[in-house]
Amino acid sequence: MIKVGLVGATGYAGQQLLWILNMHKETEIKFISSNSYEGKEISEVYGNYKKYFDKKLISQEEAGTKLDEIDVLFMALPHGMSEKLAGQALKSGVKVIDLGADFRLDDSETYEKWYKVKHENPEINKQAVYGLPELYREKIKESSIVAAPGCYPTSAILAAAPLLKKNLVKTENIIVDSKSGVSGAGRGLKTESLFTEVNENFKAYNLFMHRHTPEIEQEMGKAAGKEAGVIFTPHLLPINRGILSTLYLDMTEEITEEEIYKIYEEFYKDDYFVRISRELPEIKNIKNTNICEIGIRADIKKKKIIVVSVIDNLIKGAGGQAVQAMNIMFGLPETEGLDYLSMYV
Ligand SMILES: NC(=O)C1=CN([C@@H]2O[C@H](COP(=O)(O)OP(=O)(O)OC[C@H]3O[C@@H](n4cnc5c(N)ncnc54)[C@H](OP(=O)(O)O)[C@@H]3O)[C@@H](O)[C@H]2O)C=CC1
Ligand SMILES: CC(=O)N[C@@H](CCC(=O)OP(=O)(O)O)C(=O)O
Repeated sequence: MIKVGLVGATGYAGQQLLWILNMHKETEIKFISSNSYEGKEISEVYGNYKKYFDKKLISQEEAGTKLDEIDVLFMALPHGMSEKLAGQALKSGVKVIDLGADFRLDDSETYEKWYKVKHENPEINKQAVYGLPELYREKIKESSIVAAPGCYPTSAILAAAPLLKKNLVKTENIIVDSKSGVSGAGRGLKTESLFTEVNENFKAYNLFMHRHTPEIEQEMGKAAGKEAGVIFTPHLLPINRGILSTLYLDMTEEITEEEIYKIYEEFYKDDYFVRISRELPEIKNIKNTNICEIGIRADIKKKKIIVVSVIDNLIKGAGGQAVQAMNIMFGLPETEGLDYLSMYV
């Protein structure tokens, strides 16, 4: 059994991860932590856990004293809070999987610029592997610390990678137009997340300044082997979970839609969690699953390719992807604990 600890278990990402870990056949949950519910049972915070799983929430400080009990530490904290405990865990020989943004950017200066937080120990960031299994499976296998990708970046990078790797699209101005459900904003109280603000509404936010921009640019640039410029426009959808991203790409040479489909099918042929679809993807087809579904349309005359991708932000965009990485790190089948019952309506 893999012994796991989870800090930030009471956030939206953490509670989803905990549910998956509890269903996983090869994991034993040793501790879970919270900032404001210390001493409470998880089922007192999330009623869906009643009768399925219970454990008392401990503080983050106490979690730090229990590292000798675990093989892997999952962290689902607000950004800027993972470095110290991650460092302690690594020193104790514990593997780390961080769901936040603290170790996703290769360059500490870029991280500081976008997140306004300084890496106190940049060596930890240097060790971290970007935890997108479809692109970095071999590196994840060997790593001690994995930075699980952001939810929006997961949908965008998987949608563009096959074209970027073959240099079939220009990289200067890739448009990523994304829509997310409200759970992407976390469980903390904010006026913008109130029912009355979100319900029957639809809006764009953080144009040209969303923190996921450098992450998408970094990974698209690596896939293309040259710098990538991304125009990322996120929107808030009045639904609980799910992301739909539409990418607008300029062809570098004439290529048909059928040829592009063949490239995607070949690229992802060994990736259980990526589904290439002839129909345009819809959120309801992947909700509650670890699947990223991708659909493509191309117009040779306009020299444009439009790629649409959908994920469940809390699963492929967070807890599911983190467990996929854990399975790889510990030599388990990648799908272990991640075969979901998808509910269409
Ligand atoms: N929501 C999503 O779709 C995704 C989230 N992520 C990332 O996962 C991490 C957690 O996100 P999410 O679950 O949405 O966030 P939430 O706000 O819902 O949860 C934050 C978690 O961190 C705990 N925490 C510990 N210290 C603090 C503190 N000082 N202030 C506030 N919270 C604290 C909270 O404890 P308590 O409950 O006791 O307050 C809670 O368990 C973030 O880094 C986020 O960017 C990544 C991908 C997708
Ligand atoms: C809808 C919504 O508010 N989404 C969040 C996504 C942030 C998130 O989850 O952050 P990481 O994936 O980087 O951890 C936002 O736009 O800030």
